[in-house]
Amino acid sequence: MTHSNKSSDPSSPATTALVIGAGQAGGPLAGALAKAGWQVTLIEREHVGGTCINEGCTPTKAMIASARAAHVARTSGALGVSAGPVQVDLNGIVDRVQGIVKDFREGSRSGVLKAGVELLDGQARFTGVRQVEVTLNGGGTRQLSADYVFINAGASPRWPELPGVRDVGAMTSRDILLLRELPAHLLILGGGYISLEFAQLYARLGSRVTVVETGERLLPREDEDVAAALQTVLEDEGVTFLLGAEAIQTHKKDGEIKLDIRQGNEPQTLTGSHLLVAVGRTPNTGGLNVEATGAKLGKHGEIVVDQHLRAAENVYALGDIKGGPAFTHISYDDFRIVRDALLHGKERDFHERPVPYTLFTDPQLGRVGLDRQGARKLGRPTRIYTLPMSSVARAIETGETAGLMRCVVDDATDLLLGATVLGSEGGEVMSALQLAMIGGLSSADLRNATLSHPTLCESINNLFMGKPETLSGKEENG
Ligand SMILES: Cc1cc2nc3c(=O)[nH]c(=O)nc-3n(C[C@H](O)[C@H](O)[C@H](O)COP(=O)(O)OP(=O)(O)OC[C@H]3O[C@@H](n4cnc5c(N)ncnc54)[C@H](O)[C@@H]3O)c2cc1C
Ligand SMILES: NC(=O)c1ccc[n+]([C@@H]2O[C@H](COP(=O)([O-])OP(=O)(O)OC[C@H]3O[C@@H](n4cnc5c(N)ncnc54)[C@H](O)[C@@H]3O)[C@@H](O)[C@H]2O)c1
Repeated sequence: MTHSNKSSDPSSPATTALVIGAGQAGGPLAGALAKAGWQVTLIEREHVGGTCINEGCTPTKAMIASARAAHVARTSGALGVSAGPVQVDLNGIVDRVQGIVKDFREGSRSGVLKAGVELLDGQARFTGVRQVEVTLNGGGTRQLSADYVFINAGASPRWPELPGVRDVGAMTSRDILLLRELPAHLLILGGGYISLEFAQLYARLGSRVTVVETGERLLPREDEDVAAALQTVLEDEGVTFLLGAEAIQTHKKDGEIKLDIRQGNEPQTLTGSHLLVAVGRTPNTGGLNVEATGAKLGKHGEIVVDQHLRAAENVYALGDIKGGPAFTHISYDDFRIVRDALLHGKERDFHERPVPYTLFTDPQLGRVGLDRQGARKLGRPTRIYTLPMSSVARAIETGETAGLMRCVVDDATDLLLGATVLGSEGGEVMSALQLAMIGGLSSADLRNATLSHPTLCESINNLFMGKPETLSGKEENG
């Protein structure tokens, strides 16, 4: 199904569109449609730019840079440089981070306005098929309807069902970014992406950190040795992990947070100064009433879409609100899919795209495609190449030898099926391998490529020079 832009015919009125949520898809899509002559209204209840810019990727990665500076100063003795006692100014860090957020936010806002989009500051709710009521932040309501509606309303931190959690002043990933006192002891519920980035960050800034995770191991989607290696690094930096642990209740006593947990059959009470909840995120469909426009919700509250991101006739859902991998580049690619279908008549099935991601711990964990556990389920002969970072010349030179590079190769075609890089700049090295996948390079091409010395990527040569582990493709059955 393709669509034409009615506005290309000057005698017909412009196609109208409502975009709900100015996240990583909504803002760019509103701008692209407006530039193509559509009449576009973008409704945003808080800040243009959404989670990524305001309370996600941008502030966390800016803050991680400060934590790394503290770590490098503290550990520089190993490189023969003494930096003296490290002082952390959390106020200064938060001010710098929020300054970057403000610049990005203002840039995003002026971008959509310059594109000719009507921007409404308010909260949208469906009242009928492609009909929306907007409760304006400045007071009053507006009733709107359009030829097309695009929903990019994102997700919010999920609160665990833990008695007392709201009363003890627990923080979400939003709140902790504005904290101006360094926690003496930060308790974190959940051991996923958000938890691990904040755990290392605060340990490096000087807090004691304890992570309580229900799973028996960290990062179950990752290869076991990779998750274990990362856990060891974080433990060496002072983070305590309580795995297979269930939080029972929490309360405050003498100004401190008491968290009762059970690990195995062992009950214990943790005492902390602050509690961060990082147990996943929930799609923002709660008050949206999407059923009124003919869309359906899945069992986690996500909007159900077809392979082209359509939720109902001329209604699309993009980004985190549709469930699945929740990353900025995925939401942005959803924008490309919808733009190309509507403006250029080119349809693409979103299930077919790769889903790369990077966990911004130090070392970073960059991942794309199959890892070893994925290869075991593939049912095809594969070769798995692994190179410890302790064998990477550049990593030895900089003193960052934790982790490994891993690549899964299809035995029949010699093409790359996936890459895992836990190491210094792991996201960058993984991206180099992903580009090789996109370009259809074989492991022989990469083994023999002339790469600049001594870069981390040069060791891609060495990765494919080692003896691979071979999988017959029958592992899961036998
Ligand atoms: C702490 C943290 C760190 C992260 N780090 C990374 C990272 O390093 N890399 C990465 O790729 N991803 C990261 N993510 C995930 C990433 O931020 C999201 O996947 C990304 O922002 C995509 O969001 P989105 O476009 O779906 O919607 P969002 O960016 O969440 O935008 C949705 C917008 O809709 C608005 N809205 C909601 N409901 C309504 C309504 N009814 N009416 C009007 N407006 C509404 C909201 O105010 C919001 O602005 C991180 C997330 C968090 C929380
Ligand atoms: N670098 C990045 O790309 C990045 C960084 C941060 C967040 N994100 C995105 O944000 C999403 C949400 O992150 P998240 O860390 O909140 O979720 P997550 O799904 O990654 O991890 C949540 C963890 O909490 C555990 N858990 C659930 N309930 C619990 C409970 N009651 N007690 C203890 N543990 C519990 C789960 O087992 C899981 O390990 C991620 O999935 C990711 O898509 C990405």
